[in-house]
Amino acid sequence: MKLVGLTGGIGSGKTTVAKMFADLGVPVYDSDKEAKRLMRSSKKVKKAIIELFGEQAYKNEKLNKKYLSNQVFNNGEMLKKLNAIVHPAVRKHFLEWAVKQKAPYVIQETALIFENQMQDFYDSVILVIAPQDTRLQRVMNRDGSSKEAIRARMKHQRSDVEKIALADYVIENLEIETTKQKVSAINLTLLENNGR
Ligand SMILES: CC(C)(COP(=O)(O)OP(=O)(O)OC[C@H]1O[C@@H](n2cnc3c(N)ncnc32)[C@H](O)[C@@H]1O)[C@@H](O)C(=O)NCCC(=O)NCCS
Ligand SMILES: Nc1ncnc2c1ncn2[C@@H]1O[C@H](COP(=O)(O)OP(=O)(O)OP(=O)(O)O)[C@@H](O)[C@H]1O
Repeated sequence: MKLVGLTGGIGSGKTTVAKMFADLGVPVYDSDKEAKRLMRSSKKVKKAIIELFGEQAYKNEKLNKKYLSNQVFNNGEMLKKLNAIVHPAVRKHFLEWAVKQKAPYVIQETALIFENQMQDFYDSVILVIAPQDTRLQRVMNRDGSSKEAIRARMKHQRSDVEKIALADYVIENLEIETTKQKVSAINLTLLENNGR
């Protein structure tokens, strides 16, 4: 089973691109979603989060996303600590999931690959990029976040220039149709080259 990472900064269009691969039959693992599920359902993860952030980290049994976002995206040390709880649990679950898939390769969609120096964990890494202003606008339109809140997250992500140098494939996600064509071409190459 070959492992392909799909990454990109906030609002670049990772989920949009991931869906295009899924439509072509590629199994896709959504790390943001699975991380939140584990933060709610894994006793070990939940206990560590409560020890670090207090009971307010959960509200009516649900993850208190607003509270946690305020705690971590303006405090690099706390973000590091949260990452150190969540990322190993997600990686373990991803590998358990990956071995069960019946496909030549699987995709892990995740915002943080180069930031965590995890690129060698994958057979190849696809990077989705778009100009910073476009990304800001997309996220503001999508969920009404403020510019400041989005910028606070961007500060914890590496720049596109740095990531382009490390990626195997780069998709500039501007026109949806062009992005779809790039996804089809990359899928064919990955199938022909055994995930590389
Ligand atoms: C703080 C939390 C609860 C906020 O949840 P929320 O629904 O608002 O955001 P969500 O998780 O869907 O992430 C949306 C985007 O924010 C950015 N982002 C999320 N986590 C991080 C992080 N640790 N570092 C930098 N950017 C991040 C990414 O661009 C991501 O795609 C959540 O982001 C979280 O628990 N993050 C830490 C764990 C993590 O890294 N999860 C994501 C990948 S495993
Ligand atoms: N090429 C595009 N043209 C116009 N809108 C787009 C394009 N690609 C994505 N979008 C829209 O921009 C928003 C952000 O895209 P998406 O959710 O796929 O990004 P993401 O990288 O997964 O974001 P996040 O880091 O917040 O998880 C969505 O509302 C999506 O529909």
